[in-house]
Amino acid sequence: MTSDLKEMTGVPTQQLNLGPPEKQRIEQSVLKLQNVSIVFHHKHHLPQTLVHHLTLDIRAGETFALVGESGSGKSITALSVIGLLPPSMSVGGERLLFKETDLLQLTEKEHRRLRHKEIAFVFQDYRSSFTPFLTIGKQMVETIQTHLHVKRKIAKELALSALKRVGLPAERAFASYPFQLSGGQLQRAALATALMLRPSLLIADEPSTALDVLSAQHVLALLQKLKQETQCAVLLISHNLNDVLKWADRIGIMYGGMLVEQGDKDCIQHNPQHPYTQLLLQSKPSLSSPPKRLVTIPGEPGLVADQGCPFALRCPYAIDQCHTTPPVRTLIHDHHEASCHLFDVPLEKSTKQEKGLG
Ligand SMILES: Nc1ncnc2c1ncn2[C@@H]1O[C@H](COP(=O)(O)OP(=O)(O)OP(=O)(O)O)[C@@H](O)[C@H]1O
Repeated sequence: MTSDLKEMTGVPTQQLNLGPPEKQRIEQSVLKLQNVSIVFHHKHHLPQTLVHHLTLDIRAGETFALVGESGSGKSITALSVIGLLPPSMSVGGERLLFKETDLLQLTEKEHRRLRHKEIAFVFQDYRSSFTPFLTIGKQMVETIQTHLHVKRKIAKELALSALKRVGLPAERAFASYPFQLSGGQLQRAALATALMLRPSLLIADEPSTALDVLSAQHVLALLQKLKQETQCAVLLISHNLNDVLKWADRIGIMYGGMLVEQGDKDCIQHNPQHPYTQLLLQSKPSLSSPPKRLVTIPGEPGLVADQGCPFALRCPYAIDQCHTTPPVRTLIHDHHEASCHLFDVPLEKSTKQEKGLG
């Protein structure tokens, strides 16, 4: 994309301010959350903390997936990063850093400047990515011209090139109204729009959930390809552990507003530590032979304890402490940590193994 832009505009990439060159981007921390909490301010009740002390770090070129059941706080975490939380919610904590910028200190106007250009996003509801009564092309050109000082002709070239890159018939998609494209095509156009300005961070909130299985896999594969080309960081939000295991580099598991475990994909898949992660993996269908019995997670989905560990009411291994005191983060080894009281209990190794905890 960078070279396309340079060719089209004749302006050196640095002057278009499209971010640092590829090599510098790798291994750079792009998004860092440290003890970030999100609070909902009820009109007539006490404030309610929806996300508790979230700490994570996403680097350039990697896909970090947040996975958890409905209501666990994935989407509002994403909205806090792009500054689009509803007015009834507030975000606070030690740090919410996008590269060197502290997002907690930004005004709405400063946030708006970052959105699309530096932090792009695609949502589950692909129809809401575009205004229904304007053509895709017009909307893409407007977005480009809001952030880059280029003429319409050049903006159009850039939009067409982005549409081509996601495998769409560029001229036709450019001239189409959103309702004239299929769901899969529209989500591709949304990805093209999100990535055409080479953002450093892409937030993809359930980008494939509303699509049929085949289109969903195409969109996720495309997301992977575009990430590799642009070396942007991706925050992928999903409730589908299968997708996450296939496409993510690192995974964070959320339950009841708390990040209960995070680590490299292999650690999460082969050495899960938190009982919720273990149950999630055991409840995942697989094509193994002979077929394994699926495990169901006890209790009602969305049942969150008011105090202590949010998973305590559904956890088969809960001890007294789990019902009274929030667990603290425990480092298991490099890049792998979990929050669970069972790590502090001096159980016999054999008992821990029996419980699948060691
Ligand atoms: N606009 C809102 N007003 C009040 N509460 C909200 C609002 N949006 C979300 N919540 C609450 O915040 C919590 C986290 O919701 P969030 O949408 O982030 O969950 P999620 O993990 O993304 O789930 P889903 O996959 O269903 O979107 C839930 O308890 C939800 O009810």
